Amino acid sequence: MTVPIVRTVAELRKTVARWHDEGLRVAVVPTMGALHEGHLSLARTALERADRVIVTLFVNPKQFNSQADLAAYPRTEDEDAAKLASLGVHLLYIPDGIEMYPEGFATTVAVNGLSEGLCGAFRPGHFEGVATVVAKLLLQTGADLAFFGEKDFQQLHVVRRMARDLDIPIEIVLCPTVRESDGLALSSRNLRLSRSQRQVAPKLAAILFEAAARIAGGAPVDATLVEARSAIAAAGYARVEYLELRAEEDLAPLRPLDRPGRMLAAAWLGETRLIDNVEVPSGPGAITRTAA
Ligand SMILES: Nc1ncnc2c1ncn2[C@@H]1O[C@H](COP(=O)(O)OP(=O)(O)OP(=O)(O)O)[C@@H](O)[C@H]1O
Ligand SMILES: CC(C)(CO)[C@@H](O)C(=O)[O-]
Ligand code: BAL
Repeated sequence: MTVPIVRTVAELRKTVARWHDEGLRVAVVPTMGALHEGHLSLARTALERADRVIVTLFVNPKQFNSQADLAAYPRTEDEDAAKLASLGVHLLYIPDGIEMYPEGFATTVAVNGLSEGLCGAFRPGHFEGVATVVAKLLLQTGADLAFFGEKDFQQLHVVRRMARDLDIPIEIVLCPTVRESDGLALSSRNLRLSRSQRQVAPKLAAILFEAAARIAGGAPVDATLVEARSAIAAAGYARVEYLELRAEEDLAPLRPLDRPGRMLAAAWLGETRLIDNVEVPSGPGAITRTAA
């Protein structure tokens, strides 16, 4: 089984126009490739919700604030295409750098407020790069639905706001984080972990789930965050960039927990930066999922 691949905006538009003429609902799943079960779960959900599913593969240079990170990003196009073909995805869109950013390209999409803080504070220009490329992908595909993972929670907020502000007529759909059996959130960057780092990695999720449960149960927020931060460092993470409690709905700082929250973290294991987040329910009877 194979999946058709288009590499130009013109070919992509022609295919989508034909589908729309036939009255079909079209979904897009933007990715940077090196596909794992997290990406595939987005594609499966898209296949349930739409008649035609496009997966995009583009390692977007504009969202990398480190050349080393960009150079090390895994590229596995043939394997990716085989995985998507076996799912029944209808089209792969794989533009090259010139197709996406032709000579003279001069536009940046910036989502103020939501792009600041959390990952935005440590990856300058990252969310401008994401907002710019996702705006282009949504407009190039003309899709009716777009699927994003909860693992990149701030990104999801940035994309949702951007689509709303630019009047792009598309529904942004949020999909839950897929985890390994030991709780580690799937990420292409997990491939860079050594064997011993891989053993330490799931402790981030375990500590987040435990702290979230304690806060949901009434423990003081700031003291619990301080303890959790120390626990992440003690578990073997070299550096905790941030660990914060924010409102689920708009990412505003949340004190007290008077509406549903999210605990979000980024931390380094050697040269690899991992992110994760978990929900923090509020109100009586709030129950938090566990990592297992
Ligand atoms: N574990 C996961 N569960 C659900 N969705 C995921 C997961 N990991 C990534 N995604 C989603 O897949 C889409 C493409 O993500 P991306 O290609 O950056 O993969 P990634 O594994 O997150 O890579 P990276 O290591 O760069 O963060 C995004 O919407 C992202 O949120
Ligand atoms: C949304 C995205 C494909 C834009 O390059 C990327 O940020 C990602 O893979 O999450
Ligand atoms: N998952 C977000 C892509 C990035 O880290 O650049």
